[in-house]
Amino acid sequence: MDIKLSGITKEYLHEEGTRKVLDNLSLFVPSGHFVSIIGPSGCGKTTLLKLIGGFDGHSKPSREIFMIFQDANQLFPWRTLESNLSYAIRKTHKGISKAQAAEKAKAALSEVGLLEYHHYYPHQLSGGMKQRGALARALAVGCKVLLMDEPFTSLDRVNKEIAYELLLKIWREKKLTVIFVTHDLEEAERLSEQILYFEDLNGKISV
Ligand SMILES: Nc1ncnc2c1ncn2[C@@H]1O[C@H](COP(=O)(O)OP(=O)(O)OP(=O)(O)O)[C@@H](O)[C@H]1O
Repeated sequence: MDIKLSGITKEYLHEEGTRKVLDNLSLFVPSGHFVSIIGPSGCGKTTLLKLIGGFDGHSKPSREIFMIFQDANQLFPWRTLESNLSYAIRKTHKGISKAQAAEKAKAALSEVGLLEYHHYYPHQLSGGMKQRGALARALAVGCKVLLMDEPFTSLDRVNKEIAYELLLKIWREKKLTVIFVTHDLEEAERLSEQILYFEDLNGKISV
């Protein structure tokens, strides 16, 4: 699924007036590409991802676009991993039986190496496991575009490397479109096919 934005402007209202965060921003990411967006803190990267994902209150979120946040606290705390995924699957696949949803949930957990933890609640998971749980949830509902907002910042080096390998494997296998926001140039170089600098997007067509 291509992502195309053209001439987007977004302002926030503050006490001291409005602040233009996205200023005639254009972006084109072809289907199946892995692109990183780099930019200084506060420049508007999260605002951009939320807008693409439909989390800004202006457009409707699509089940094909999934956003993974830095803390990955995106699972219901009162449900186990498997129940979180089954619930998401049943919401997006009307008419699917409980047993079929459970099967699909297990398959997605297996893809991210969490099958043996299917009965864990979110608070029993490490940061890296939560990230993988969020990824499994995206896969379970058939997501086509992953929007990742500094997802690995809080992981240590070893867990980062595990997360990189897994993300790249899933990106290739599922032919996902990935837009990955980071502060870390090394990380962007390690993962993506193309690096975009946020300041270059405001006012120009990229990719
Ligand atoms: N809901 C909001 N209301 C008002 N201002 C906001 C809102 N969300 C973000 N902003 C402002 O918009 C600017 C961009 O914020 P955003 O979170 O998109 O930046 P960012 O590039 O993702 O930063 P970081 O790298 O630190 O996460 C900031 O100045 C922030 O204060």
